[in-house]
Amino acid sequence: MCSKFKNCTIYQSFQIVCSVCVNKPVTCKTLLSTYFHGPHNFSLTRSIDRLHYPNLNYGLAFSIEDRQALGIHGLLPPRVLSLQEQVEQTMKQIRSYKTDIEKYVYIMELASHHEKLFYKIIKSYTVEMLPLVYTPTVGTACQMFSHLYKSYFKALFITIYDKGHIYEILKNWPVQDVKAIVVTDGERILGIGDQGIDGIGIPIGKLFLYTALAGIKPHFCLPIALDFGTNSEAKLNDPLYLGLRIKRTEGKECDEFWDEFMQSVAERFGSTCLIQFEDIGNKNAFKLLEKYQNLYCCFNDDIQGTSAVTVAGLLASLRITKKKLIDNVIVFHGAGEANIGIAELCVDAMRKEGVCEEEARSKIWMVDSKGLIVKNRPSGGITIQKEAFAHEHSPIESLDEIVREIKPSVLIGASSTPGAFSPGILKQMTENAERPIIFALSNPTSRSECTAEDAYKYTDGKCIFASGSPFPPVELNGKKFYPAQSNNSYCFPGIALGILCSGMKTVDDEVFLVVAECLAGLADEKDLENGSLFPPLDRIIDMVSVRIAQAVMNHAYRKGSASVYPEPCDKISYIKNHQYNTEMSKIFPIKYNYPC
Ligand SMILES: O=C([O-])CC(=O)C(=O)O
Ligand SMILES: [Mg+2]
Repeated sequence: MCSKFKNCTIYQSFQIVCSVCVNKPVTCKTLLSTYFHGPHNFSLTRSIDRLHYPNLNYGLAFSIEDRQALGIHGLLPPRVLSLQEQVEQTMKQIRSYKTDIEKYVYIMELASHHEKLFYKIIKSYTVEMLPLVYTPTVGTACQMFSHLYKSYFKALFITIYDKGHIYEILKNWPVQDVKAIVVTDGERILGIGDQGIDGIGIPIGKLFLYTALAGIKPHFCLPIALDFGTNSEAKLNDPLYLGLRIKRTEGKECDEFWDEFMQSVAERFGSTCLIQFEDIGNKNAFKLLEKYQNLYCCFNDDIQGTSAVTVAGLLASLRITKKKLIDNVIVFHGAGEANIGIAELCVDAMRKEGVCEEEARSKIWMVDSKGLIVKNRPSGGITIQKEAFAHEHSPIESLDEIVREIKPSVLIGASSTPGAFSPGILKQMTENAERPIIFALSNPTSRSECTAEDAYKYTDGKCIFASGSPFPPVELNGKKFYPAQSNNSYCFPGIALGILCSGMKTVDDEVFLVVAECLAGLADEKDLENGSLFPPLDRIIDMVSVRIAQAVMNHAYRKGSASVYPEPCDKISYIKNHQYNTEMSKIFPIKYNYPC
């Protein structure tokens, strides 16, 4: 197709003639590019496409006049329903399903044929819809993905056998202007382990939130599963599993594959195409981040996104306890990506309060499956990341004893061990601090270290609580508590929006402290009083993501990592002008006023 396609004349709603290669027939490739999202770069639209392509379809909202002008009159029932009316009608249908997974399947199908309605529903019913398109339901969806699979799940799958051809496969994705990729190797999906390519539900869900919570245009987004095989016996033995039924490829071959993938993305979509690493196994997650952070535009959501939201939660808690972070002792239960990332960002936040790194680290203790991480631990198993928090102390195995002995005022769980915060531990926390901070971050809900109800109950309503997956409000002694949801979804959409709007070339660690500080300031006094450390979910799109994006942009221009110039002077307006709009645009906007 002619690269100067922009110089075109549109004759009728379905005809396009390029002024450079006049009358050249439209190629298959052009038609192919409309397959997933419909045409974006030009008006190659046949009337019937208005019903077929998810980004052009307004369903029953086409007016009678539009239907006639487009030649689709009669193809829809006669009633015209505005998008808002369709939202209400669709919500009734969603609510009529009994199980969340049935709702999920219905919603995914909706997303594949009526994009505006899908996003408008999430925008209008964020609190109800997020647990369905995201955690916890997406966890169940990943466990069942191969069994649920339908061709309307749009994503790219690249296997280890495609090594040497990754660029060609990226070229097969029919949309040209991809600006953000969420990629997983499926090895550590939420807290439910290796799901192989079935983990693709996570990149799909995360990118839905890019649009739903930050207004990043859907066609900029590309979900990818890399198939290295899987070590899940259940998947390997499942005849319906749709990924490669081989054990995970590791070592040099895997490293080379990742190198090729990163280079190919930059070549295909440009060096500012953002790559969000998601739910990658511990070993590779740290390695990839270290290797690529200064070379490509990328970040790891589980290490860095989770750290930003959790440190924001801690900083917001300090607004309640009126203390500094350094005045606290923090015990982390679980020493994987999430907790290591949070711990490192806590060190940065404490240093900003004016102490040296050594003093900051001395306030942080880590616990893994073998117990307290101490120097020269006889049971061993201390990686470089854990070593940075290993202190001189005698080894202790049980969390009960650790909480009694170390006396943390903050207890953070990201260990995927449900029930790890026992009633005894929760009670002990009230001995350690007047207002103990207890974050049970493991996802989905079934993996949470304790429930919100138990946290409030066993601390007599004294704790400041947050969880990774949502819990309903809790009533205790006549008071209602609204548990905070400390999930990276509060910040990764806004971070991505800021990165895209400034065209960041690389994403440095400081970004995440900037984001944490920004988010910590967004909850108002009433939110804090209710127990919630963050603004309500339904304020994410209009307020939280835009403010986070602004903070990221300011940082990018200060650091010289932005590539969009000139720097926009009014960043909020700039950001808003680039956001996806869930309202209908006029179909025939041009009116000729001259006399016939
Ligand atoms: O997806 C979520 O809910 C949060 C997250 O990144 C994880 O648990 O891996
Ligand atoms: Mg994750």
